[in-house]
Parts: sequence; structure tokens; C-alpha cells
Amino acid sequence: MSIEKKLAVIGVGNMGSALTRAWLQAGLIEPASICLADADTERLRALAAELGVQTADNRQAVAADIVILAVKPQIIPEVLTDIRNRIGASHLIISIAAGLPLSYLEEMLPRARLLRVMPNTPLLIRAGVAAIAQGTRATAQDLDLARKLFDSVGRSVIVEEKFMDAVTGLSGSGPAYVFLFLEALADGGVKMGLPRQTALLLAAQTILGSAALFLESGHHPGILKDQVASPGGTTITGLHVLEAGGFRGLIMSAVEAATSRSQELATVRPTRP
Ligand SMILES: NC(=O)C1=CN([C@@H]2O[C@H](COP(=O)(O)OP(=O)(O)OC[C@H]3O[C@@H](n4cnc5c(N)ncnc54)[C@H](O)[C@@H]3O)[C@@H](O)[C@H]2O)C=CC1
Ligand SMILES: O=C(O)[C@@H]1CCC=N1
Repeated sequence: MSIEKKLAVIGVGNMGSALTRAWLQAGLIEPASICLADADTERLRALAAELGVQTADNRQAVAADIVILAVKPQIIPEVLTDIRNRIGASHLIISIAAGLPLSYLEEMLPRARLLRVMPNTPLLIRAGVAAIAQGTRATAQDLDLARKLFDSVGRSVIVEEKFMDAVTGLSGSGPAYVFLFLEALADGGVKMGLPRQTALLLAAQTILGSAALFLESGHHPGILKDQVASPGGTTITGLHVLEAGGFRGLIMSAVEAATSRSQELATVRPTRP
């Protein structure tokens, strides 16, 4: 199930390179149909040589049907200055920049069809999740194409744009919270005498298996938690410590803070190019 379009990725740092690799590994697009652009020419050259794709500067790269904007939100105005004169109604532009509203992009690129997407890094192993919000000029076919792109590397959901900052605070940033939890879980095991590698494997498979059990069973997480906690046993003793330490509240506050930061990023962009 490949796509026949030409695709450009502008900004091939953590997320732009992850997307490119993942789409190639998924067989969604041929290397010859991909063009990458990045201000860091050394990184660009190395990645393109490894993946067998073309490179260009930002202006040339947009000789493509689909353009992924994968630079930091603060850099987007600079990139738009480079490309805006070359962007027309034939272009589908997909911005993955945190916080940046579709209204701004639609104003800057007055003819392009636009989508705002928030993916996450597990897409590298085709286990990502991406939320997609539709711009006013984007069509149903554009949404279908975006779903195809992001479903090929995990799952996707369509959301109203007003939810994108919360999505960013939850699943966009979420992998980092989970890695922190994974590391801490393993650290606990190491403190109790387990070898590091064994502790990391136990922690990782516990997180993976628990998430899969939730998704496959369809049970509320509280029911699944209760099934682990034997009366008077070890789990309820551990849970008490987490509750006393405000674990749930802390996680909720992290999502809230990251969401607020995403909202802030909508306003810190430099002035109109
Ligand atoms: N890292 C993540 O997990 C996620 C990131 N995002 C979004 O993806 C975007 C990129 O984030 P990261 O990949 O983490 O950042 P990054 O810093 O790793 O990559 C940004 C890339 O943009 C390049 N760049 C800088 N100025 C440029 C210019 N004028 N023209 C072309 N390229 C330029 C840099 O050289 C770098 O390679 C951000 O907008 C972020 O909000 C979205 C979802 C998840
Ligand atoms: O930290 C960030 O700003 C980006 C957006 C979501 C994940 N990483």
C-alpha cells in the first residue's frame, strides 16, 4: 500500500528523520519520491546517503506534492519565508510543529491545503500515535492520505484543532514521561538487588504488556489494576506509596504543564515573514 506522490520533509532532526525512516521501512513510499531539506547540511547529507533519498534546500524541496514541516515552531516563520512564493493550491502541507495554529499557516500560505498533525517517536517502530486536525482548505482526500501516512507507522485519530495542545501534552510528549517511568521502575529493581539489564527488561515488558492488555481487553484501567492487587499483598502496599506521593496528580500536572507550553508556543513565534 504505497503512495504515489512526491514528499518533502523540511527539518530532519529527531522527528523529521524518524518519520522518513519509518515511512521507508513501512514501504509506504519509494526513496526516489522523497526529498529532505535541513539547515544542518552535514546531518542532511549523512541521512540522505544512508536512506538513499534526495536532498535540496527549502525552496527547491517544495517541488513536491506533500510537504512535511518538521522544524521547531520558532523556526517555521523562517522556513515559510523560504517557501511561500513557491507554494500553491496543488500542495498539501502537513505541519507537525507543536503549538502552531492552522490559522497562522493558512494566512502565510494562502492557497495551500493544510493539516496539523501531532505524532510521537514510537512511530519509529510503527507503534506511534498521531492526531490529525484539518485546515479549512484541506479535503477529505487529504485527510485520507494523512491517515494512510500515519497509520502506516502506528495509529491515527482525527481531532478538532482545539484539542491539539492537549494531544501534544499527552501523546506528543508522553513517550518521555513513560521513559522516565521505565527508568525509575528499573532503578527500583536495581535498588532491590536486580542486575540492571534484567531490571530494564522486566520494566519495559511490564509497560508494554500492560498497555497491550488495556487496549486488547477494553477494560477500565482501574479493573486491571484491581486484578493485580491481592488483598493484603505486595501491590496494594506499593500503590499506597504511589498514592501518598501524589503520583496521579503529578502525571496530570505534567500533561497540563506541557499543554500550556504548547499553547504558549502559538504566541512566541516571530512576526510575520
Ligand atoms: N521530537 C518529538 O518527539 C516531536 C516533535 N514534534 C515537532 O517536530 C518539530 C521538530 O522537532 P524535533 O525533531 O524534536 O527538533 P530537532 O531540533 O531535533 O530538529 C529540527 C531540525 O530542523 C533543522 N532546521 C533548523 N532550522 C532550519 C531551517 N531554517 N530550515 C530547515 N531546517 C532547519 C535543524 O537543523 C534540525 O535538524 C517541532 O516543531 C516539534 O514540535 C512533534 C511531535 C513529536
Ligand atoms: O517537546 C516538544 O516540544 C516536542 C513536541 C511534542 C514532543 N516533542
